[in-house]
Amino acid sequence: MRLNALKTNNFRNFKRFDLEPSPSANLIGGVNGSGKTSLIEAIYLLGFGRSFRPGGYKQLINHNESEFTVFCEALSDVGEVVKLGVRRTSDGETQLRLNGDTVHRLSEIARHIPVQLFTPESVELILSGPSLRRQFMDWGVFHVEHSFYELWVAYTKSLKQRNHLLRSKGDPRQDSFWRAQLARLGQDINELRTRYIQEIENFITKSATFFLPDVKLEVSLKQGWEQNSDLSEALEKHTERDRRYGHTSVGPHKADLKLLIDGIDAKLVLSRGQLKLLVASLKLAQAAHYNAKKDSSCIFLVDDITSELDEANQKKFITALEQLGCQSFITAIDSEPVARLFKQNPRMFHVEHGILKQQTEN
Ligand SMILES: Nc1ncnc2c1ncn2[C@@H]1O[C@H](COP(=O)(O)OP(=O)(O)OP(=O)(O)O)[C@@H](O)[C@H]1O
Repeated sequence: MRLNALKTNNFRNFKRFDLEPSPSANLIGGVNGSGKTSLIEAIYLLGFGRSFRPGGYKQLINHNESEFTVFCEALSDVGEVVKLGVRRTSDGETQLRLNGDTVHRLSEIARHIPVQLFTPESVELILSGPSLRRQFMDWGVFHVEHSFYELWVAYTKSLKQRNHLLRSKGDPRQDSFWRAQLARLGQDINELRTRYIQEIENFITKSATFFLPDVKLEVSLKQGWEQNSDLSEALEKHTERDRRYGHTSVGPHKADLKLLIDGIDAKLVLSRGQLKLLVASLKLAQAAHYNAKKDSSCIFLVDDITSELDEANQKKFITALEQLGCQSFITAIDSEPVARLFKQNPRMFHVEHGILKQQTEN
């Protein structure tokens, strides 16, 4: 998937911009606070339905305005054109458009725009708790297994219902109904995740070896309840405790992706720089698996590449992106030295006080 056109109105510090990106690499330069991150944030919004920065969607609306729009035209790898639009107002109204029709779920938009993001904060994927690693894993499952989203929505609804019942000390017969729902849906979610991790494992080890040749990484799924046991048994076993604490303590909502080096958690072994390289390799591996599985490519957003990687690793990262054939949007304060790392000249843009200009191609 590649973006042919990206337009925004009143998004962050941009009054409007109208970008005609290259189908391969796009480099966005500009000083601090000019709007580089905001530009890739608009693309991320289409792929995830939300921002990767804190503060809800209202922060995305230009301070002097009451709504923003983001529109893109994308071309799939088989030549199909998809037109997508998101409009959000300060009154809480959301409008989503897909090929001229109104749609109601962000997932209907997101499904078309597979986006990978690498920013200075991406290292949190390894350092913070399991929820970011679940999100990482589920991005892949969502994009390759179409049944995943419905399962996840149904599971989350049942989980809410059961937790409400546990907190209100409701009827135990109702509890066994919700446990059965959770067991059925949770087991299916776990199967999809297990298959995904088995498939992506080789991609991850290959990619990690490229960036960290001395490191032997092991990847595995911690399912969220005792390994080798049935979820319905685990839910039953923990019912007393769940009643006491008023929430469900086992299930796929507690899963984690384990990243071990010689049996030890990667975050305890690697330096900060090496952790960044590990994150880069995880994201590239996910993109490589997506490419292989879908016969299509995802879009890479990279914020502040020079602050994240040294020059040798910037070169490696860019080479990997070029080999994958991903369309990329890469920001850097000084973009000229980064441009020289590409085999094929990237399209160059410059942002100044929320005004975007394409630089002439040579
Ligand atoms: N809703 C908004 N309306 C207007 N301006 C905003 C809004 N939200 C953020 N800004 C401003 O937009 C500017 C651009 O921010 P952005 O993070 O995109 O810059 P950047 O070029 O990535 O900077 P850096 O290199 O420092 O990361 C900042 O000055 C920020 O204060």
